Amino acid sequence: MTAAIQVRDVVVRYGEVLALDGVTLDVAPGRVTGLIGMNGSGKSTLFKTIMGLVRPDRGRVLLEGADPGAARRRGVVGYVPQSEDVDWDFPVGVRDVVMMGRYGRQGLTRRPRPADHGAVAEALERAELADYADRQIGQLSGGQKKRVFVARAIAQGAQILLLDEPFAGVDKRSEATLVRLLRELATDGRTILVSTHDLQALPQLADEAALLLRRVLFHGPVDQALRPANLALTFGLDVLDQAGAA
Ligand SMILES: Nc1ncnc2c1ncn2[C@@H]1O[C@H](COP(=O)(O)OP(=O)(O)OP(=O)(O)O)[C@@H](O)[C@H]1O
Repeated sequence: MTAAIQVRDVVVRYGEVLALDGVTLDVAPGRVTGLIGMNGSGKSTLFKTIMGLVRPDRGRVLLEGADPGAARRRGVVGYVPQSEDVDWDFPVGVRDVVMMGRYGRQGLTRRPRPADHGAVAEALERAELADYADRQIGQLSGGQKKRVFVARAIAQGAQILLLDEPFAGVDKRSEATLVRLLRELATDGRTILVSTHDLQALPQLADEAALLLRRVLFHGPVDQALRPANLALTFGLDVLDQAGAA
């Protein structure tokens, strides 16, 4: 099957810092792929490069065969940011954020049409947020906040979803709801790439995993990704007890 996300030999430097050092990764549609790496391993930089927000110093990215910038403007890719990158006090409601997924289709007037309202209602329903549509975004639980951005991507019609640490600060029940939603979206044929520290959640969440430390150390089935030797390479030896993989 053709990869929906193709990353080829990508190098990204921030001044002296080498954030990505020759990343090559194919992410298939219809699956959930976990992106695993310790702090500073380059996960966010890889997402920004896939979104076309960071230009690689070397290599290239294709999203469904197109340049990332063009794919982003066409709404092909949806992004669920890390929580600290969002101003949760901003006076905007859940429905308004999900409607932002429709902006690309609304022209300059940004006047929602019936089809836009319909798509937003459907996305809210799908993400189990219909009861919270009028709530200010700061007045939600951690998991609900994540689902607002997933709903925005659904309303947008994004075929590719990138989620940066969606389980940080999310309770187990909310995590299970989010995992179920992501698995459904993958079953629909979407391409889901999720960065996470949560190794325990990985078998339920993902079909495959890519281990990142400035480059991809391993990419394959989750059970193989979780082998002690692979985790030791990715995180250092101390993680072996935590994963119960000794
Ligand atoms: N704008 C920037 N300017 C300079 N250095 C940066 C910038 N953004 C990231 N870096 C550095 O690049 C490296 C990779 O950072 P990145 O945020 O991609 O890692 P990460 O795996 O997402 O980390 P975390 O899990 O902590 O979010 C780190 O050493 C980081 O300090």
